[in-house]
Amino acid sequence: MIKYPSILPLKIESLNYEAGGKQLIKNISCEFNQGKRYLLLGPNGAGKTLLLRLCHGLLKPKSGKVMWSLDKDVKPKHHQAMVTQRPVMLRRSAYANIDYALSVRGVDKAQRPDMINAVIQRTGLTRVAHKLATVLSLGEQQRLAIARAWVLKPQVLFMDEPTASLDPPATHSIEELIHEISAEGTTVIMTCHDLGQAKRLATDVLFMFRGRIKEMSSADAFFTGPQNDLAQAFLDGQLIWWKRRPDKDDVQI
Ligand SMILES: Nc1ncnc2c1ncn2[C@@H]1O[C@H](COP(=O)(O)OP(=O)(O)OP(=O)(O)O)[C@@H](O)[C@H]1O
Repeated sequence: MIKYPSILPLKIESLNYEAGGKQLIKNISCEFNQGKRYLLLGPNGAGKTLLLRLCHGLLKPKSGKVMWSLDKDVKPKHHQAMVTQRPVMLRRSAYANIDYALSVRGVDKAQRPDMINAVIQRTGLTRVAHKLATVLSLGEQQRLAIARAWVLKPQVLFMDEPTASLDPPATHSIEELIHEISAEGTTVIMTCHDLGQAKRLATDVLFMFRGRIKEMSSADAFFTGPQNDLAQAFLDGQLIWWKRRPDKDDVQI
């Protein structure tokens, strides 16, 4: 289980982000609490990935704050990890990829083998542990990316469409891993486009549209009847994508 002191709650306050002369994240405020599985939903281009990257500290906001626990002894960076849609693998074995993640985090060399073998076994990678990571199948690479993150025992795990381009069995195995990671107390904040998956995984949903959070609620409330019209249209499959029009950017759909 996750040991305290906790870096949560994560509080986002009036967050704005601009790139290419456009405001892409608009005045977002929200809070993430321990042990939950948050699903960020919304059409293509809504700003889900940007929000994850801002929370994880990979992007600097134009204004606003990303605030972790105020405990001075806690270093938020050391207690969070991110898994992306297409993970970058080092050209070395699966085992060595996990070892590298631990070495970067400063884990003692003598402690690493037990930690690596345990996570390899839990993620079902035993058979490919000594294969070159770059030749693994997409599903195996994604499990390795999760193993590489999980071995760090993160309090918060960000995941950006972790099952995009995986077949149903591979998707199922990743979902099982997410449930296991969450059962150990890790807070999961992830994006996905599959409403079935969101229903299976989410405790809470954030619905985004054009850089704003339009609705944040429990998964039960969201899937039984969202308050926001755009969220309802999204659930009905009527809000699949949107395109910016130069002078009519904020026209209601
Ligand atoms: N560096 C950048 N410069 C300009 N525009 C950007 C930049 N990064 C992202 N964007 C734009 O910001 C918007 C939000 O991008 P983001 O990747 O967060 O969307 P998303 O909700 O994750 O979409 P998808 O579901 O398609 O992955 C998009 O219109 C994207 O083109």
